[in-house]
Amino acid sequence: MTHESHRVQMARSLGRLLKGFQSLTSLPAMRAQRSHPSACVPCRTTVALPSLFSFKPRDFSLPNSSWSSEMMRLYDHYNSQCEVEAERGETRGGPWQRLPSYNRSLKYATGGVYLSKIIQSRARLFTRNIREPGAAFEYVLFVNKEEQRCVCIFQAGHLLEGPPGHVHGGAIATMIDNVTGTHATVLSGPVMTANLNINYRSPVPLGSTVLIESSLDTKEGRKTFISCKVTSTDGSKLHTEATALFLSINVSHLLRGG
Ligand SMILES: CCCCCCCCCC(=O)SCCNC(=O)CCNC(=O)[C@H](O)C(C)(C)COP(=O)(O)OP(=O)(O)OC[C@H]1O[C@@H](n2cnc3c(N)ncnc32)[C@H](O)[C@@H]1OP(=O)(O)O
Repeated sequence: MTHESHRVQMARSLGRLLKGFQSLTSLPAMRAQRSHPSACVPCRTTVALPSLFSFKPRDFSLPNSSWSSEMMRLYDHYNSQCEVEAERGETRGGPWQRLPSYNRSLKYATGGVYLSKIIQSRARLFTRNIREPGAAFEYVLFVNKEEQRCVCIFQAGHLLEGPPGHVHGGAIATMIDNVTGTHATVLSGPVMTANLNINYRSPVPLGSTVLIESSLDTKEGRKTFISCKVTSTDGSKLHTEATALFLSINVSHLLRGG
């Protein structure tokens, strides 16, 4: 295979992946479970993935033993609104939908024209690359298509320490980029972060569970503007505020090296 045709093939694969991700919210098979799922992956969460995986990937957005009771309470709160009762005891989609989360996007990572096959095969999503449950980023995202907003329940593990006993500002920024970037992808398809402004208002205690809420401000051509805030779970304390600009991209942009 020539260098150019390899690049085109990878661009197509990534395009399919992002399209699949964007359409998750309209696929009934991706509905979250009503009751507590166990730590194992329910089969139906994998069916909407593009057929790029040769194995059954772990869905990291499902509960595991490290999740605090507050994390579980909020998970149940949003998960219970993913399906609602319809007529004759049947169910239909509710206002919220859980987004599954995997630790790699493609069998071979993109951007990879500069990378060796070894690095490509070992590439992992930054926020999902620590194996020990609860050690770093534990989170689950729910999207509300009608209200064009997203909520992320985030439990910050001990490896994310910055100031003593509190979460590193870079870890908070990572999660804000992650949540707003995922939200922008759902809204607009393939995007990249062009601008991220963050105001840190009060420190986030290490080990605590917080809410990261993202809402669409406006869309103008290729630009998707999003606002975000990080608060305590009861909403009484504002930890962080942010605004972000995402630009829609042609996926071949990534393969050209940006
Ligand atoms: C499914 C998986 C979900 C995973 C979620 C994780 C999300 C993580 C997201 C990321 O972290 S992405 C990684 C961090 N971002 C980057 O590395 C992006 C690096 N920058 C670029 O690649 C390019 O600068 C970019 C694609 C963002 C824009 O380049 P373009 O050549 O496409 O756009 P161009 O420079 O022509 O600008 C287009 C418009 O946007 C405006 N613009 C561009 N950059 C801007 C900026 N930084 N601030 C404000 N406006 C900006 C620009 O002025 C112009 O406005 P007008 O059309 O009105 O004239």
